[in-house]
Amino acid sequence: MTLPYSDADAPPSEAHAPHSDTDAPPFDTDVPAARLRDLLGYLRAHRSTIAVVVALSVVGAAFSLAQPLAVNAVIASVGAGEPFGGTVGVLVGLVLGSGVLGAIGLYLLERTAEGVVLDARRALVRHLLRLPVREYDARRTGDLVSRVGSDTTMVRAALTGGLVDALGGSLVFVGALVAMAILDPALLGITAAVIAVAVVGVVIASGRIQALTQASQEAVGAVAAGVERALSAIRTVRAANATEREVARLEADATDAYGFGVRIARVGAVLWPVSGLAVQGAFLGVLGVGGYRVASGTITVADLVTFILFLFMMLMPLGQFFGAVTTVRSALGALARIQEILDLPTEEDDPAAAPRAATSDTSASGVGPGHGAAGPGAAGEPLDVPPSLEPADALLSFDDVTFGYHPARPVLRGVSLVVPRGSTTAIVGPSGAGKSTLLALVERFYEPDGGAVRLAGTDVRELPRAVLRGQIGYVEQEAPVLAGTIRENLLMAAPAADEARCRQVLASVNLLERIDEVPEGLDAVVGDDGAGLSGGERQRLAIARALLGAAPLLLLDEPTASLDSRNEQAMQHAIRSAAEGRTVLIVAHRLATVAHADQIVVLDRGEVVAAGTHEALLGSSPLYLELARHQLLV
Ligand SMILES: Nc1ncnc2c1ncn2[C@@H]1O[C@H](COP(=O)(O)OP(=O)(O)OP(=O)(O)O)[C@@H](O)[C@H]1O
Repeated sequence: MTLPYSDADAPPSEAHAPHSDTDAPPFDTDVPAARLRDLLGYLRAHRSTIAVVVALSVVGAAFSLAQPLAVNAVIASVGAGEPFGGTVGVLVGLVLGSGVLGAIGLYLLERTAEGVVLDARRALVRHLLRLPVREYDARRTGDLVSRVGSDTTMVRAALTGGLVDALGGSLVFVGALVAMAILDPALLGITAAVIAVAVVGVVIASGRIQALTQASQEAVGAVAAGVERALSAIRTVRAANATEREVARLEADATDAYGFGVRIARVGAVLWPVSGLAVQGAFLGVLGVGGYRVASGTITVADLVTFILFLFMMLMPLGQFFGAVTTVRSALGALARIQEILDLPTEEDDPAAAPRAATSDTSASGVGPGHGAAGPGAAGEPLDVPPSLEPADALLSFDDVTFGYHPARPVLRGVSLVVPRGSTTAIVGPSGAGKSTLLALVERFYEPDGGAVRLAGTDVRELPRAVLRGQIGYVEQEAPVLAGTIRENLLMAAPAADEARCRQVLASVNLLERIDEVPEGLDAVVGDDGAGLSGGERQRLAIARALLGAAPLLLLDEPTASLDSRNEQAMQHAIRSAAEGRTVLIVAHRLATVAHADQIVVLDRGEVVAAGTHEALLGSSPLYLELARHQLLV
């Protein structure tokens, strides 16, 4: 599937710059306004169906336009005392024909609208899951979710709400206009003057509707984000007796959305009589002046009736146009929020994070550009990297790495350490020292501000992310379990693993017995955030998942944080057996877990302050000794 718009025709920076004062939302949203051509981009993929719909409405329009002429002929025949049955038959055919064509057109239109929603959702979902990790840090999940749900449906309304109808209807409009001009130009003048005033009013007001809709959708996003926030921590909310306060916050957000909705309704309410008055005004004007002209013998009764029929025929597409202007403006308001996400660079095309050329500092190690471009490396495949200047046994190394989530606040300052191949290296240190951040840099969730992280001597920025991540098993601190079955959770990193292998890793983390207790076994369903599993079970499942991936490098972030002592021992055993033939970098608070590690690195406020074995550090590092004392290890 191609994206519904291409950068070539709408560069993000200029495509979404607010282009006029009326379009720039006067509300607290900094999302640039979307333009009609952004919306048309979504229609491009469906242009053949839309062409059919327009063609159907052209034929339908011809059928409609012919109806007053047939009526005129019937009246004339009746007046002249001639037979009129045939003409009535034609009239019935025209009415039925336009009905059938309308039904087919409506179905095709609705289908296309659903297709547009599907395209927008696909593009959004693909994009949302590929954003750089920093974007998720900065945005609220519920708001992102509401863009996939609510905003895409608003875009749908642009099509069904009259845009295509108005396109087809414009032919009826023009046809009726021509017929009216031929019948009586003076009467047409009255009609045109009244309608022109209404059109100007509607177009002006619709700009406000677009801005209000965008603000309203922002408010809906805030409600979704608030609900997500409260539900994801519902136990804490309940335990803190904070339910009422959370409800009040959400109600306030919902009231904001209501406020914008009411303001949209107010603008809409003003618009409605404007178009109604235009219709009535035009009708009364034509009736009055037309009646006078019939009385004075300037036109015939048949011509006046025909003119009025054409007038109504012209008013219908005009109503569609009024409707289309407002729904399209609303859709553009919602589209801006979709485009905002689609315009963000993904992790792959983020220029700051793109693989570097051979001119980078690693070129000294003889690493050529694109050497890892052989395609995504399956988990466990030996890493195809050329020889380097690293110590021969270094699988992973940090070379003078500096990094901060915010430029002003460095979290890591000149960290250098080497993780020898086949070893277990532990990182310990006070809370907030930057331990988890080190692991995040290995996974390339973030890029270092200075220095380099190297895998087998190659700067990780030179490896395609899929290749890099194929070499790593990662258990993050919170050990998330995805909603689904135990099996689905296990197979995430190794989709091809068989039942026997799954059971083997589950046994190695002491989880097999627990899973065999339920009749569904591996196919037992766990809820969002692993509801149905204890904290320790979740962590063991996450470790089993990483082990199943059989990657040569394991990154474990506090894997024993939620384990009781019996399971902790089982886990340590599991990790040690998993570590055989692998390299492990493990972050730990509990020193007992890692006292056996080949190397322990002590991190304090983003700096490596000591490294060595447990025994050596007890003698050489006051901070380590203090940590060990606190944990009653000495
Ligand atoms: N996504 C983030 N955005 C901004 N700041 C962050 C982010 N993650 C961590 N930090 C900050 O970076 C610093 C280091 O965090 P990190 O999680 O690496 O520490 P840690 O040593 O693993 O701590 P702990 O032992 O408590 O897990 C902390 O001050 C933290 O507030």
